[in-house]
Amino acid sequence: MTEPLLSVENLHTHFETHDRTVHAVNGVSFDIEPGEVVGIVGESGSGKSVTARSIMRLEEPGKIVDGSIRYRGEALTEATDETIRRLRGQDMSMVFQDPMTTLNPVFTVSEQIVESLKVHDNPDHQPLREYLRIPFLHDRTDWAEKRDRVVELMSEVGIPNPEERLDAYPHEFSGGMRQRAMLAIALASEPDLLIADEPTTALDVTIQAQILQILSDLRASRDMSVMLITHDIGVVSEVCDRVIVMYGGQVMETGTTEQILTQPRHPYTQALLDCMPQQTERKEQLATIEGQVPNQLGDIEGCPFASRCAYADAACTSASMPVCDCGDGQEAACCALDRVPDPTREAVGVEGSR
Ligand SMILES: Nc1ncnc2c1ncn2[C@@H]1O[C@H](COP(=O)(O)OP(=O)(O)OP(=O)(O)O)[C@@H](O)[C@H]1O
Ligand code: NI
Repeated sequence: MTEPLLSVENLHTHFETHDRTVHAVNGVSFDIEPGEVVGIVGESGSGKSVTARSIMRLEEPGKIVDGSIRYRGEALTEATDETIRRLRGQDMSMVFQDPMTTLNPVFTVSEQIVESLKVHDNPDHQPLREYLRIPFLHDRTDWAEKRDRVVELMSEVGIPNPEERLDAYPHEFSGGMRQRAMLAIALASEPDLLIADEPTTALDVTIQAQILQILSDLRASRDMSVMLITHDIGVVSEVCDRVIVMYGGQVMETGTTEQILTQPRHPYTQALLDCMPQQTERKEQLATIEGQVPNQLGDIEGCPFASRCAYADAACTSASMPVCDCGDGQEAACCALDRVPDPTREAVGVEGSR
């Protein structure tokens, strides 16, 4: 077997507030293989973004208190600032839900792409803390040489007539175009891993579909791995090979996209799927899972979903959850699987009864 591109093991990331500790990520483990598109799904607050930020080593003000993150075998948890700079400049890129938090309004989009190209060529060009605000110099020295690359990147992400937009500022771009611009900036560093945190959530459905299409085209043309964070399990079905379902800072279930969508084993995954818009009649109110997301203060005893789970009993709130092998690589962290309906077995039952 080849080495995974990214390997996260037993990751714990905490936030200290004035009087308490928030266990935002609470023992998360998963791998991403080269060229694989992995979806991370879960409700708001389940720890998806903090996991992603921890991988990029942007967890501050949070702290990674336990576990390891390895990129091509290199430990990121102990990495020096210099190593992290190099990785961000040349190996991993991240795009966020709101491009305006990353795009700098006082520089043209093309200047910001050029900055990213420069950081790629020389990672030390960029101070660590500047990662989220890419350009910091108004410097056109390399412009002529980089111009063609910029135009190429802009067209790769579907920005029409890039030559005519070289002088455009972020505010002159529509929401969808800004998200494409963000992607172009992220791709300028030629990452092997692109982390996209809700990249389409703020966009309307048509634009969302276009961006997802671009992501899947890129993955094929660049042979890049993508970690796609979304609370929308429908988005996952469009582009992901594999899905990681998170809840309460923990991984509830992992499997191929098909396994997760057609034979979910964890009660939480089943509940999430029941809330998918496609499953409800039009105009009917969207179903939501009953109960509240746990507050993640202090160590959670047992399964974080137990208080909302229809199958939970006393064991679920006391022991730590076993990770059960459901076959063909699918895994669910649940101690009540024998009580939870198995969609596969039911399907067989239906066939057999005919
Ligand atoms: N800066 C912070 N200070 C304190 N707590 C934080 C901070 N950032 C995140 N958290 C907490 O960490 C937990 C996980 O948050 P995270 O942003 O990872 O969730 P998420 O799954 O990405 O949700 P969403 O879908 O809303 O983006 C939440 O309980 C959140 O309140
Ligand atoms: Ni998030």
